[in-house]
Amino acid sequence: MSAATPAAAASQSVLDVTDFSVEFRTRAGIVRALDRVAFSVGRGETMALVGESGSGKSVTAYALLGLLDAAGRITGGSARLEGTELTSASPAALSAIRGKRAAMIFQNPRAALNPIRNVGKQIGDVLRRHAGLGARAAAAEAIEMLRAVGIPDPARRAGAYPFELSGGMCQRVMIAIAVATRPALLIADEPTTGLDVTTQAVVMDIMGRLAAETGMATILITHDLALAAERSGRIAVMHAGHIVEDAPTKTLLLYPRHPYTRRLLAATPTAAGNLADLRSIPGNLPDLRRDDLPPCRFAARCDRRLPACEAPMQWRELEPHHRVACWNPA
Ligand SMILES: Nc1ncnc2c1ncn2[C@@H]1O[C@H](COP(=O)(O)OP(=O)(O)OP(=O)(O)O)[C@@H](O)[C@H]1O
Repeated sequence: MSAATPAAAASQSVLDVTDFSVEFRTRAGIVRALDRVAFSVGRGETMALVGESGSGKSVTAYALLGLLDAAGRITGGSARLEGTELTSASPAALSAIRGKRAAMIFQNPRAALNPIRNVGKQIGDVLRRHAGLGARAAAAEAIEMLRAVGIPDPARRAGAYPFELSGGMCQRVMIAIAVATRPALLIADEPTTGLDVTTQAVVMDIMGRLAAETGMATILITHDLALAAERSGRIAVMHAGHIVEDAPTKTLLLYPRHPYTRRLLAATPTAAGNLADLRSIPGNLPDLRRDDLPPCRFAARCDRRLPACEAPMQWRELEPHHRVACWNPA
């Protein structure tokens, strides 16, 4: 795909990713997990990254923040966070960026929290390390953060351990830890999976409010198209390590152009649509260990395939901010 930075959000972008590629070395061969991924996220914008399981959503998040395991490496491209190049940053620089300018929340908050430290101290630790607060100020600010994420009686709850809190409360604590230093970028990887519907809405409301108040850019990684539709301003669709379409949410839902996006939407007709439940998209993701992966990794599943699809893929800007990687868009 071309190296061009997407036009969307380019003027005030917090994160610009271009031609970003990641591979894993495994005993069974090299997994080409991401291939020339490109997107931008602007100040205060929430971009949803959607796609089937295995499409590369989590690898994108981990690779951007320097959290790939030893088998993984970035093999090309650029990712600039407020102008700072992440792909060439040292481990120490990335660790500092993770605490302060970029944060991530995960699906299982209880597992991500330290089980033997109370939650107030865990928020305080971040503030002491990355915002330079003293112990007393950090403790007071931790209580304010718990209040900001809607935890009742925050002064008392600051002394609670994760096992004493519900899953929804633990996710709020994770959000408090993530946003304590007012990061420019929040990556939320399936943040509401496993929570009941009411708690999901509360957690998403909190993230939306914090983004609006602080101008934080958010990448929402989700299987849940309904959640993406409701909570994002823009959706990027991933398939087998490629972003295949990227458009403002309404445009993508009303006028999907990539054959894969259309299949995804057609296969999730209800408001409760969830990509994890999809059974009706024919074919599987290609084996990413193959040496001869085709330029379009969807071609084998695509009913609009043309001989032209054998050519290297190019981004097409269909209209401002609506891009598709397809030689024969619908
Ligand atoms: N440590 C690893 N070693 C080898 N391959 C890996 C590793 N981690 C991820 N992959 C591969 O990278 C690809 C993308 O995986 P990723 O977890 O990003 O998908 P995903 O879209 O986030 O899926 P899910 O929604 O299930 O989390 C998959 O083919 C996966 O098998």
